[in-house]
Amino acid sequence: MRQFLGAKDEQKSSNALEGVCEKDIFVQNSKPQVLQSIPSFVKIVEVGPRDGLQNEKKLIPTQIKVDLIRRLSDAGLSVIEATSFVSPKWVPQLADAKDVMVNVSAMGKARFPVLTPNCKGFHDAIAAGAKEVAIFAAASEAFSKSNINCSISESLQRYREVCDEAKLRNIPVRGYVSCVTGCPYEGPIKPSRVAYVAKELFQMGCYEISLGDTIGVSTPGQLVPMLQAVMDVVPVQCLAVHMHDTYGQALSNILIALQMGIRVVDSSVSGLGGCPYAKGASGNVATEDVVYFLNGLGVQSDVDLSELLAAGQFISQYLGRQNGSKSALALGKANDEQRKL
Ligand SMILES: CC(C)(COP(=O)([O-])OP(=O)([O-])OC[C@H]1O[C@@H](n2cnc3c(N)ncnc32)[C@H](O)[C@@H]1OP(=O)([O-])[O-])[C@@H](O)C(=O)NCCC(=O)NCCSC(=O)C[C@@](C)(O)CC(=O)[O-]
Repeated sequence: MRQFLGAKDEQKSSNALEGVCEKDIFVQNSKPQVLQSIPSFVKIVEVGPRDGLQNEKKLIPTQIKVDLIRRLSDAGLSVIEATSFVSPKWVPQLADAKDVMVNVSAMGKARFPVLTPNCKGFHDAIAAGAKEVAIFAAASEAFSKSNINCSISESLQRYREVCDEAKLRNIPVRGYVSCVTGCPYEGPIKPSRVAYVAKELFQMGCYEISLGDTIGVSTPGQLVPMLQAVMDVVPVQCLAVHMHDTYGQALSNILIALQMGIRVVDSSVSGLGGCPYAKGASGNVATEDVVYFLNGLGVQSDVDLSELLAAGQFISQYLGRQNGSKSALALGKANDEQRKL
């Protein structure tokens, strides 16, 4: 069982999980054929401080956000979406974007991309020290209108302008496509619409396109045709998946995405999250669960699960709610039981 904790965590872990028969453990050296296409390394993009907190009604002090980002960076996460430079009228929780950015931009080794919906957001972000930004379009017209108050085509025009500004300054731009299989207003979304938006974002200069199951309705049955359509127009090495876990499907979707060649997974510490403009959206897949899952597959992520668990406990305790990661709950319980022995 220890290999589920990952190499770095192995020494730190208690013996709480011992007793599991060694022969039950998947041995990396004899990788079964069905797992052959799984990569040896997956990059996790931690979106907790942005996507995870943006929907919180009670304003969270900037210092808590900065502390959370520091803990996530200390846990080894190399990309941490720190905040959004969006209208504070639309997302009041992230009105302190400038202060967060000023505090984290020189922190550790991680990269701290921020969301920018237009050139105003882009310029504010750069002035505050952001070195990387993300733009966010949708495959659904109704969601685009609800989230950023414009049509898909208007949003693409805005984002072209952001990309042009970014190119002048050598700022990398990541692109999101939301509602890749389902929309809270329009229902199922055709793969061709996702492919169209993903290709546009890629052609305007995004180095990576993150495909968002914004309301967490996808199963592999919907995910596979969508990924196939997108992979026809954007190289697979430039794709990421961003799974919400409303129906408990996120890890199955991630497994399929990895088997199809995707190497980048977005997740949120403690499973925090949800878009304020996507009715019914629940939290993202929990980073703790993704790391446990990758460790079990023998896939490196360079994330220290013990430190990540501590970061998850920190923010869950602050918010006064149970950690949304099943692995965090199970490992915490196992450790408590071990301590009692
Ligand atoms: C795009 C807008 C601004 C259009 O909003 P609008 O009201 O159409 O904008 P506007 O251009 O008419 O300006 C209205 C006011 O906003 C200000 N404004 C304008 N731009 C900015 C800016 N960048 N930063 C700060 N202020 C700004 C502007 O200065 C003006 O201020 P006023 O004169 O009224 O005082 C608005 O709709 C918005 O901010 N939307 C963001 C919504 C959001 O952040 N949603 C969550 C993120 S997306 C998501 O979660 C999905 C994702 C990415 O995680 C993937 C997935 O799960 O699918």
